[in-house]
Amino acid sequence: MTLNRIDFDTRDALAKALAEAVAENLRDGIEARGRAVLAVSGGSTPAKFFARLGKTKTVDWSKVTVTLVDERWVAETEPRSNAGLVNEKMLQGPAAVAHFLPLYSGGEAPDAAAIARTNKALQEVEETFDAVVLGMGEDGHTASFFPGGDTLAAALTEPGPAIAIRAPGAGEPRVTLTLPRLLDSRALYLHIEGEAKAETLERALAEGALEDMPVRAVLRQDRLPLSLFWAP
Ligand SMILES: O=C1O[C@H](COP(=O)(O)O)[C@@H](O)[C@H](O)[C@H]1O
Repeated sequence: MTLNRIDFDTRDALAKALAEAVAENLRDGIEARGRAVLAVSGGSTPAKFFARLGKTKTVDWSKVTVTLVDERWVAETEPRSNAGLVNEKMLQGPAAVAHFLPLYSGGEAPDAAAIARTNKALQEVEETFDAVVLGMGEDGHTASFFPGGDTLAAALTEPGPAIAIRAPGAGEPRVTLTLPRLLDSRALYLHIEGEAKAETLERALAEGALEDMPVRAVLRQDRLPLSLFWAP
């Protein structure tokens, strides 16, 4: 796998550079195909990046669809909703006219019917993504590929596009795009911040079982280059 690591002095500098890189991916997609599709992570890390990207005036946001790489199975109004974060931080100002495609499709749990609804909605974006931005937890999960996930093997191999997953460290039941779906992208980023995650990354880059640190599935793939953005 080709890993391009860029270290920044500050989280603000990282957010600016990552927003510029993704905006360029979106402009390229719009120029080539008339529209662009972006899949982003949730959690706490991307807030500054989202705010920067959403303020970008050089993207025709009316031609952009934004979706998530994974979601906690909670309504968008809940504080832990990844969709809520995207809407609050990114889809404001110039980006407010972008189309947002959620993964949460309602109901108590991501049962077969709910995942079927999500997958039906995702048919709207069957093309190659223009950019995918992944995060990583200190336990070595990325998207919702958690250690001990009950459907981890399927999530890393099946076409999906979406699959339910439950894991001890995940909190709520989750829905995640599968690895094959996420790697069907023109650009792939891993955005991590802080010394603890830098140490997690070092462990993930060393030898070891993929199931122990599922981010290894991204670090070991050879389908497309991975751009790693890190700041302390
Ligand atoms: O639960 C999640 O965690 C990861 C990492 O989140 P962070 O809060 O440590 O930044 C995130 O990438 C994923 O999208 C999210 O659902």
